[in-house]
Amino acid sequence: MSPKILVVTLNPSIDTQYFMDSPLKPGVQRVTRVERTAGGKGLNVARVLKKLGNDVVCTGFSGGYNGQWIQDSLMNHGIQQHFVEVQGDTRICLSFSGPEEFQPFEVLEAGPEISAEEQEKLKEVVEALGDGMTAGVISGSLPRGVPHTYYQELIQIFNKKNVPVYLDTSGEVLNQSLKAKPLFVKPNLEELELFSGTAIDSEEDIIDAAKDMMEKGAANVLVSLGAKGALLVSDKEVWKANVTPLKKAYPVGSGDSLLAGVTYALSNGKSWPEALRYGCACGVSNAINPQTGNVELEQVETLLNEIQIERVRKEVTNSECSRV
Ligand SMILES: Nc1ncnc2c1ncn2[C@@H]1O[C@H](COP(=O)(O)OP(=O)(O)OP(=O)(O)O)[C@@H](O)[C@H]1O
Ligand SMILES: O=P(O)(O)OC[C@@]1(O)O[C@H](CO)[C@@H](O)[C@@H]1O
Repeated sequence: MSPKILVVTLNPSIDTQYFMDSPLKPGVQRVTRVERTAGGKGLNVARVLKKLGNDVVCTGFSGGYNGQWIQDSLMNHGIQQHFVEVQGDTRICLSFSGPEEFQPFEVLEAGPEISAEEQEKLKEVVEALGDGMTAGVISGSLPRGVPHTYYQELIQIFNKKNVPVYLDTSGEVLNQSLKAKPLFVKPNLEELELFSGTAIDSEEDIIDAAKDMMEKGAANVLVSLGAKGALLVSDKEVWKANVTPLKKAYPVGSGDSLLAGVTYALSNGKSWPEALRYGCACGVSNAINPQTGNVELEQVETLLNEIQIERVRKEVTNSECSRV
């Protein structure tokens, strides 16, 4: 039976990507192309998981016309969904990309206010759908009104059902969520620095901060490093993935694609280093393609052969790493 994965996205968005001829500057500018996708981190994960062949169910809060647009889009991708309808309007997030020298940037709305009653309904949905799931993915920011401890409560619901949780969030929400001991946490470097409260300058620093995150409750930590690949820190081993840096990248959603690839691989019985390889292939494929949260399967297959995975032990120097 194929793995079944419940993806929780509390703060979905219509991701609107503007392609520009030149960097933004004051005054009127016109876009050359616009792409809209059902986003918010979890929905990118869900789309990639589905493309990789997993059975995926999405839940979260959905409101107004934007929420309906997202539900229609997921339906067109054949993704099952059980959203809690809310009073407020689901948000829109903008990203801008252009020529090579133009660094992409994003403008994110906070999301609607969610009432206590709506929050309770979502817990009931997770309670009801969690049974029989191979894994749960919880990803992204919280909309307004939702307490920092909310993910912690959702993880506890999954824990009671022995469903492993893959988590991607940051700041105080992450700190609180760690207390419920998720299986897997995926910070990027910026999020890891926020967690540790210091600048991170070396691989050793990354491993130390990830170990600290594990002491606070994460069973495994995957640190995504953009064009520098990713580091997977578990209690016994540390693995590093090296990717070929892209000259022109569309990185929005690459972290979500990485998380989808790892979740897919581990849910299908692959080893940690293979899961890391799979995740990075998905991250790079997303960064090659202009569409947010999209991978191309043939490209992923090719990339799997190009990504180098090496075992790193904290105690040893880099020259003592072993390749697999
Ligand atoms: N410029 C790039 N060149 C090659 N690979 C990339 C590039 N950017 C991202 N990747 C791949 O995607 C993975 C995730 O990227 P990144 O660390 O930027 O995630 P992120 O910051 O969580 O992104 P987001 O929050 O937008 O989803 C990397 O580990 C790498 O495999
Ligand atoms: O506000 P969040 O949920 O942290 O991030 C939202 C977001 O930037 O993340 C995705 C890229 O990872 C986009 O789909 C979306 O716009």
